[in-house]
Amino acid sequence: MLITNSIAADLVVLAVTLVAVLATWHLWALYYWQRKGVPTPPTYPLLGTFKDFIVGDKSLGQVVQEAYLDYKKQGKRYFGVSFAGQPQFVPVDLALIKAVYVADFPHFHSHGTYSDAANDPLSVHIFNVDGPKWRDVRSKLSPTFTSGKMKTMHETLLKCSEGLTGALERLDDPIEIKEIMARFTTDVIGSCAFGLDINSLENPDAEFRRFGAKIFEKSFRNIANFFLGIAVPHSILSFCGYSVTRRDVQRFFYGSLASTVAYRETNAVVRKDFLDFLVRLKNHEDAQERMSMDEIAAQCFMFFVAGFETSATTMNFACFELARHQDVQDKARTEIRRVLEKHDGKLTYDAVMEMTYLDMIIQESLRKYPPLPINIRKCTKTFKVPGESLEIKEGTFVMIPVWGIHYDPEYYPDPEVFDPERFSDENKRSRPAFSHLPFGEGPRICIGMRFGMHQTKIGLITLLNNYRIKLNSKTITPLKYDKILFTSNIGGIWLDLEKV
Ligand code: HEM
Repeated sequence: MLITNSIAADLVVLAVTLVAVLATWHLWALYYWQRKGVPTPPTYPLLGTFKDFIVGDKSLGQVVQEAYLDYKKQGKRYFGVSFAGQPQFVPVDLALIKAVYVADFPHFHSHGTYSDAANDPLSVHIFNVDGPKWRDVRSKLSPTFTSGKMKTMHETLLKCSEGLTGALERLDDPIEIKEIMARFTTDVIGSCAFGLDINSLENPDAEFRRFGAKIFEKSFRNIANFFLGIAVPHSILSFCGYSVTRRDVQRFFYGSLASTVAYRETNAVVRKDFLDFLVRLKNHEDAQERMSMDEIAAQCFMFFVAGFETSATTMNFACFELARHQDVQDKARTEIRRVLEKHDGKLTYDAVMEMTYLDMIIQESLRKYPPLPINIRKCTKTFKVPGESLEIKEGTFVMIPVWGIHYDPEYYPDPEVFDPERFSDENKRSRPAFSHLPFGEGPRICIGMRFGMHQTKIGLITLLNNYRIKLNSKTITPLKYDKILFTSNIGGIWLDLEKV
């Protein structure tokens, strides 16, 4: 009895000590910036500086925007936040943003995200790797995304747009546009990266669409993934066998890819898509250039994850603005028809490239609604902030306040107003560099930017050339943003389509 009591007492002491250590560590990290004299928004235990995002009703983008505009007004070059239990440095001054993205890239080349080859091979992709490994993968993959490669994949995109046309004809008003466009981009990327005809536009229950939706659903698991990746040392996550990708998602995507690769290799199938290029890398005669099956599976998975939701989000908000601005919509349709006529009614790659007003509409939508409201980097080598005594220590996260910069009236007067003219050549030239960051910047800029823009354009052309879109009253306005990490609006955008 005496021994049992003594074990229980030891356990209580251990538990109290553990809680005390964790609490001390948490408070130390929480007030990190205050100790360094860096301006910091109101900070709360456990919630950090993101109370309104975590327990309030603001989106991540809105919270970052408010803090950014506040410190900008005060003439600050930067501020500090506490996010996911970690101190994060937030540059306001575009010169500092340039330093992080480009000039001092060797200090900030890491996304700081977690991957684990043993437990989760699909996580070891270009976005999650750093240093020489990242450089190697990036240089191997870059040729896949040239405009030449884009041109060869154009036909595949057009084929998927036929599916979109069919779906738009079949569906009754009102339609929830993001779901339709997510099915379109799932079909496009499923075809280009996995070599499969998914046809989720015809079959909304297609497994690819179901698993794709799981990756972005608002689940405890997905939110935990993001926070744990930042808050917990990666060695501990790896020791615990933690995998970012759910097992069923891993099995599904890896299995689909492995069977397509085997089929292509056995039957010497050549298709003009990403996968073709990756299969060549798998079988490259030069061992330095070669990629393993695990490596190519991880890249294809990343192309899918990074490519379908971001472009669907872009089309979702572009449609919202086009439905509210019929004059802009008319102008876009006039351009689409004029260019198509010039190209004998054919939507060629060059025809898409000629639609410059459409490009401006998309750039302005990406300004107002960047799919990623922040961009995260991790400092890998201590960095002295130019002109200040402050040092950003190795291991510190840096948060680029994309949503804040995009609503800065210094760069975008009346930032709430949707105005594609902001992206005319002349207006673009008049703005400083690094003031439009939907795709990030520098050597780690989105590798699929061209592809994302192209599929977004094809989706919008298919819609606008055939229909006038109008906002249905089912849409909650003013928009209410979801409290998730990516930009999304509650209740969706509902459109009525009128054949033109
Ligand atoms: C409108 C569509 C898209 C948006 C807004 C977008 C946005 C972004 C952003 C903000 C980053 C981080 C950049 C940085 O850290 O500086 C990124 C990275 C990346 N994106 Fe995209 N993206 C889009 C479409 C695509 C598509 C279609 C693909 C592939 C088919 C893709 C593949 C990637 C990859 C692989 C990376 C990681 C690059 C690296 O770490 O080197 N993205 N994207």
